[in-house]
Amino acid sequence: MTAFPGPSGVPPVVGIVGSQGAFGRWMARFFREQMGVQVIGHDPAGDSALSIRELVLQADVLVFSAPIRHTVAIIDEYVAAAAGDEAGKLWLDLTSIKQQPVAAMLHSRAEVAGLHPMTAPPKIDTLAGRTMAVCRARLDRWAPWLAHLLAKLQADCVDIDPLAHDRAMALVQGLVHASHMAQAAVLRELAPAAGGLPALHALRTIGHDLDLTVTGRILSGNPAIYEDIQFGNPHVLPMLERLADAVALLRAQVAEGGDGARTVVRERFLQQPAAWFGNDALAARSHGFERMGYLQADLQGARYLSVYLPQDRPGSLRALLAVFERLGINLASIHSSRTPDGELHFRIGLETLPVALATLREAVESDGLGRVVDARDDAG
Ligand SMILES: NC(=O)C1=CN([C@@H]2O[C@H](COP(=O)(O)OP(=O)(O)OC[C@H]3O[C@@H](n4cnc5c(N)ncnc54)[C@H](O)[C@@H]3O)[C@@H](O)[C@H]2O)C=CC1
Ligand SMILES: O=C(O)C(=O)Cc1ccc(O)cc1
Repeated sequence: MTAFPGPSGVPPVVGIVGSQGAFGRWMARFFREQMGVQVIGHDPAGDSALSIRELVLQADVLVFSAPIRHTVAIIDEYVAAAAGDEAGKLWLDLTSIKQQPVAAMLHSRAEVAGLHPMTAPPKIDTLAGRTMAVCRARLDRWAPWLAHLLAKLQADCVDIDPLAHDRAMALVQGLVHASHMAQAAVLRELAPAAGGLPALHALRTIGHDLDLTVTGRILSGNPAIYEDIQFGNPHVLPMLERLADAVALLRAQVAEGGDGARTVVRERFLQQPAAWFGNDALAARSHGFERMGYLQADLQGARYLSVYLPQDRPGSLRALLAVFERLGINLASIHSSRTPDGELHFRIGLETLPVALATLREAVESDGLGRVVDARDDAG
């Protein structure tokens, strides 16, 4: 692979601050394997061969991928250690908050861009299909290399200034995380008396299932990220005040209980927001909700086969489906999906099974058409 040159005409060496962390490791692999560049790094958790000063001097591009809470202090430390020798280099960061880290990087003499991938490090090699905010704070000779990096990452990039980013993120992340963390705390208190999560799941609505999916994702992630976004984004506290006011108003009206209170709730929480969303957006969201319901039903179906297709070529899915046709098996659904390890497969929901699941499995695997990654017949 010929790596894309930096402003000096040769491919840059990339340094990662936080090289042992979740995104640091993903980026290191991305830079090596997708960009073909040399990667060095520093991380108190097991990557200390280079001192901060050595890293700053050896890296043409420095990427800060450190805990949100400590990022500004770490950048300040790097600015001090670089002592002006960072002039002509490019400094980037991946922090979920942009104003303070970008401002801190601008205290250096490097060219600066802030990045924020709107996703956990994915199981695939690029950010294809994900959004990424890009704050082009001070760019000149590195602009073409950055453009190449963004093209290689394949994210849907949104140019935005750091202030607007943080304002938006207080809603896109702060509000979503806060509401679901609150739901988690309430569920923990009240759900046991209602039979626990399994009893709630048995009575699930589409909305309960969607919310629990989000809550479960948050609770299984790195707690520091969710904590730091609440505490570190300056626009989160005013948002939380509005959220608390809204819940307090709802509670007060429900406690009051009269027709006037119902009118307040209907107007403030349903009619006025609905008018503000607008009919088109509401229709699209409502349809999206229904689609999620079909998806949930399909993915929760108790009889299915998940098949990985090793031959990534036109016609391989048709060949797989021919096996089902031959065995007289009706499909209830088919979705391309990924296993928890990130392996792409087709999840095929099945109606009645005229043959044993093992027979179907064998037929799929026998001619090397597909590899069964999961199969269940819990439908009785
Ligand atoms: N994980 C995620 O879902 C996402 C993370 N990000 C951003 O990526 C950045 C890194 O996040 P993660 O990798 O998830 O966190 P992480 O906690 O897995 O990794 C952070 C790494 O920084 C290291 N570190 C701590 N102090 C350091 C120092 N003084 N110098 C160098 N390294 C130091 C830690 O030892 C750790 O290995 C954060 O700014 C976060 O906001 C952005 C989008 C999504
Ligand atoms: O878990 C996921 O998929 C997330 O969406 C996590 C996440 C955490 C922090 C970010 O700044 C962006 C994304």
